[in-house]
Amino acid sequence: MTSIVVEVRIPGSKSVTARALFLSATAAGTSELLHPLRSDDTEAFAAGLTSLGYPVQLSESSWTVTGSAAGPSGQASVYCRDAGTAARFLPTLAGCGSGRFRFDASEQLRRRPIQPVTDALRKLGAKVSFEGAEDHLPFTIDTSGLTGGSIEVDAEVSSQFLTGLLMSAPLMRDGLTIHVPRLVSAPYIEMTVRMMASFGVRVETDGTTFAVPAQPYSAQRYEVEPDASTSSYFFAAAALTGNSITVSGLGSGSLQGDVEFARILQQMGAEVDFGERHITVTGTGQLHGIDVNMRDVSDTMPTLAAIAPFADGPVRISDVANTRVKECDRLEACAVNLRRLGIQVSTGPDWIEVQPGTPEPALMECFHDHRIAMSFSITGLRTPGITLDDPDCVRKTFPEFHEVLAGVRQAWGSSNGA
Ligand SMILES: O=C(O)C1=C[C@@H](OP(=O)(O)O)[C@@H](O)[C@H](O)C1
Ligand SMILES: C=C(OP(=O)(O)O)C(=O)O
Repeated sequence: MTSIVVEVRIPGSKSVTARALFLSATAAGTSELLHPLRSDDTEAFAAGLTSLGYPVQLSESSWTVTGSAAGPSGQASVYCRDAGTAARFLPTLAGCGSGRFRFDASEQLRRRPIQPVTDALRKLGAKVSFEGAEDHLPFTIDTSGLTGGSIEVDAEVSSQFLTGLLMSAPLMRDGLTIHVPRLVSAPYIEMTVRMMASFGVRVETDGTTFAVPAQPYSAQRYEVEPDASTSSYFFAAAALTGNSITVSGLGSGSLQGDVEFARILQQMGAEVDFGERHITVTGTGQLHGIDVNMRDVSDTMPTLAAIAPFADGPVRISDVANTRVKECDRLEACAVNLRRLGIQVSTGPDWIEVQPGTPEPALMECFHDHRIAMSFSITGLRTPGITLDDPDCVRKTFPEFHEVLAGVRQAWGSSNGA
C-alpha cells in the first residue's frame, strides 16, 4: 500500500515556550520568541510574568519579552489557571525578588503537588503562607531575595520542581547547588539545562547534582520548536489508520523527549523516518502489542493507551505513577474510558494494561484534561460514534486541535481517492 504523506503544522512546544518566556524575562534587554505556542497554559505563563513586572507582548508569530536581570519587586498576584509549569516555575523567580507575591490557580491545579517548591523557598530564606491546605496553592511569598547555597530536592513526583529552581538559581546571591536523589521525566531537565545554555548560563551536572553559579542570562532571539507531545496524536493517527504524517522541525536534535513516542510506534509495527529535523510515521496495517516503560515520556501515555485496543496483543505501560497527579488521574481516566468502550483493562499503582478488542461507540469523560480529550479523539478515527463530554478542554495546549485533526482526515481521505 502506498500512502500520500500529509504534513501537519504543529504549534510550538508548551514546555519550550514556558522556559523561553522565563529565561527571556530574567535576561536584561529585549528577547524575541519566534513561533511560540499560543494556548491557555502559555498565556497564563506570559500573564504571570507580566504581573511580576516583566512585560510580554503577544503577536501572531512572535512574542517580545522585556527582561531584567533583577528579581521582581513590590507586590503582585499571579493566577496560574491550569498551568503546572507556571505554578512550579514562577514562585522561585518571585522568591528571588523583594516584596510580597501571591500565587493562585484553578481548583484542578490547587489539588496538584507543589511542596518541594515551597519547602525550597523556605530553606532558601523566603516566608511562605498558605491560605488553605498546607503545601498547596494558594500561597503568598514574603521575600527579600534567596540566599542560594546548597539544597536537596526530591523530583520523583514532578521534574517541574527542579526546573523552576534551576532556572532561578543564577539569580540567587550565592548561586545554587541542587542534589537530586530521585528524578522523573528526566528529558525535561535536559531541556532546561540546554535552554539555560542558549540564554548564556552553564549548569555543571553529573545527572544527580546540578551546580549553577550566580551569573546573568543574555537576551536572545529564540525559535520555539513544534510540540512533540501534541505531535503524538497525529503520529498515533497515522499508525492507526494506515496513513502517513510528517511533522517538520522535530527530530533527533529535538529538545523534547516526547519525540521518542514515534519510536514506540515503530516497535509496534509502524514505519518511522526519524530525521534530524523531521519525523514521518506511516501506518503499515500492523500494530503489535508491547510492554513499554514510559517514565521519560509519560505525557504520551494516554495517546498509547487510547490506540492500544487495536494492537494484536496486550499493551502494558509501566513506571508512570506520576500520571496520577497531572490534570487528572490519567491512569484511572484511561481505564474508565477504555471500559466505556467495552475494552478490558487493568491498572496498578504505576501501570496500565490494555487488552485487544473492538471499541464500541461511547461518550468519553475528559476529566477536564486536554490529553484525555485528544487521545480518545484518535480512537474515534477507527470507531465512529465516540464523543467527548468536554471537547474544549484541548485549549490548555492546542486550541485548534479538532479543526487540525479534521483537516488531516480530509487530506488523507482525498489522497485515498475517497
Ligand atoms: O517541565 C515541563 O515543561 C513539563 C514536565 C512534565 O511534567 P512532570 O515533570 O511533572 O512529569 C510534563 O508532564 C509537563 O507537561 C511539562
Ligand atoms: C502534565 C501536563 O501539564 P502541566 O504543565 O500542567 O503539568 C501536560 O501538559 O500533560
